[in-house]
Amino acid sequence: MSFSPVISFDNVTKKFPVRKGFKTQYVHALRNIYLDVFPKEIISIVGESGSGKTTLLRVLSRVYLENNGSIKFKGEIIPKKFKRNEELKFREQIQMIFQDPFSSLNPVKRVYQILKRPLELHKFEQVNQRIKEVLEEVELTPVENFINKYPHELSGGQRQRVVIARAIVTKPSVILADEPTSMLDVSIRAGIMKLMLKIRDDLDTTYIHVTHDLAAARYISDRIAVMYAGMIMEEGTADEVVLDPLHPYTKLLRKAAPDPDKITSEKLGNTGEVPDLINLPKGCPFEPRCPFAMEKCKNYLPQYFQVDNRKVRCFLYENR
Ligand SMILES: Nc1ncnc2c1ncn2[C@@H]1O[C@H](COP(=O)(O)OP(=O)(O)OP(=O)(O)O)[C@@H](O)[C@H]1O
Repeated sequence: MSFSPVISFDNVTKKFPVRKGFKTQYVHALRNIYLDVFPKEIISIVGESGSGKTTLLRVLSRVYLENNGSIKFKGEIIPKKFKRNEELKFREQIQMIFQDPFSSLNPVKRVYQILKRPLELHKFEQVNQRIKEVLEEVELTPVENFINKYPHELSGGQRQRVVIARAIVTKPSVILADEPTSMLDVSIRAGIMKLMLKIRDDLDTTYIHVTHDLAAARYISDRIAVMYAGMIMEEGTADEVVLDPLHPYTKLLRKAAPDPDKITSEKLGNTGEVPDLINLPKGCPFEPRCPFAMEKCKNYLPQYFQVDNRKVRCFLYENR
């Protein structure tokens, strides 16, 4: 693995204004995010609903703009406003795979047209050759059986393969995958995850993968970052985080996903109250639910503490 990150979040914060009567309040969706993602790495962002996972991908892909901090792509700060042509180049390099393969494909376009569009937009040559190659890469073969199909003529798993083909057709260096298997039948999830791994090996793609499924995250990733209330609470290799969680919140997630050896697990068990992202506590956002909470957790926000190669935002690790 190279030591220059391909993506680098530096103290990124994102808040959304919400009107409450005459008052404007803020939902603190991302708080002080520091995250480096290295070439060819698969990093999973894991957390419960509302922890900020999708917002993190959307800020990176410029659907939203951060309020503070900055994000670098290949060492350059991603501008808040792109110059002409800059945006096209950026979009060619960073592609998204969404949760729902049903709504993310245009129902009136055939597979051929769906794949041709990004190639035209990014001015690729030898379009037909590239479409054939990419369908082979996602294992929709023989290609002739799929190229003229409409999305409704395909199964859920085949549609997600078309979504993946569209994402990789312009040979991006980074793919942002937002719960790419959660809407698929359990029986076909493993096939899609294996395909993502094969694409990484064949095309040297870097992935940021968002999921609430710890078992899936362990199966697919090199590293895992655990999010809670808009913050990354723990970051380490996939095996370390899942098999030996350090942060009390990761321990809770691990308990709610009892079989980390499976490729995917069903929905998380109950992990208790979700935090209020408008009225943030002064200290650690997990303090009200934490069985190990100390007095100072109420009043101070923990910074990252290094434990071997891992980073943990928890005062339990302050003096290690
Ligand atoms: N456009 C928006 N306006 C206001 N609040 C928003 C907006 N987008 C997200 N939020 C809020 O920000 C917080 C984080 O949301 P986000 O969708 O990033 O979480 P998530 O971890 O991806 O959850 P899920 O797994 O349910 O998709 C939530 O409280 C959400 O309601």
